[in-house]
Amino acid sequence: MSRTLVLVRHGQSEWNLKNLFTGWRDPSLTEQGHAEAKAAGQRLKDAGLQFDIAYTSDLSRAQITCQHILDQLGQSDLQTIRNVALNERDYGDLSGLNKDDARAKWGEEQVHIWRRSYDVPPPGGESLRDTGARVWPYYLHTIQPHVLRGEKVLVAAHGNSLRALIMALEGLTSDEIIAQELNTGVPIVYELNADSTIASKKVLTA
Ligand SMILES: O=C(O)[C@H](O)COP(=O)(O)O
Repeated sequence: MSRTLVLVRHGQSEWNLKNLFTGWRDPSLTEQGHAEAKAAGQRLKDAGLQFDIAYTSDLSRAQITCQHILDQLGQSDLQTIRNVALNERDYGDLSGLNKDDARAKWGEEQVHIWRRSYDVPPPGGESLRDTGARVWPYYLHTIQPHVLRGEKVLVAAHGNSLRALIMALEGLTSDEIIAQELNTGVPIVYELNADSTIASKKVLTA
């Protein structure tokens, strides 16, 4: 029995392009972002994948990415569940600020800590640990049961909500997660064992 879980970060958003902290704000995809999402779908198609259910966040960039992927697979009408638990980390007071302007104001190191540390939240926002505290229970109770009964599951979400999920899934330490960067529109294909441990991981790069 195959137990397939695919995670994909949304395609480039308008605020990715403008280098703005986004978090729970809701910009759409750029032209490049639409193309990245379609290419992700094509790569999954080339890998011979078809899904039984899809999950995405409450934010447009992830939902549009999910739909592009399903369209490429000829599965436009697949049951797709949207849930706020999969939203990007809330960037709090940084939301809408330019990342370079933030570095000029607070320093390179402080901004890196806010962006990549495990447990230091940006002002008024969520740390990766806070994000994991909502993503992981949702995965465990709602998504994982589908995977373990042999369904193929797509999750289209965000850089940090997926980093939090990957950290728990792969058992990474708070030091190891710092170096994990997720590119936009690149599917990660996991096969799980019956006991929910990871049997294999494949990153479908261009
Ligand atoms: O919310 C954002 O700004 C991005 O989606 C991810 O940002 P990061 O690269 O700073 O984690």
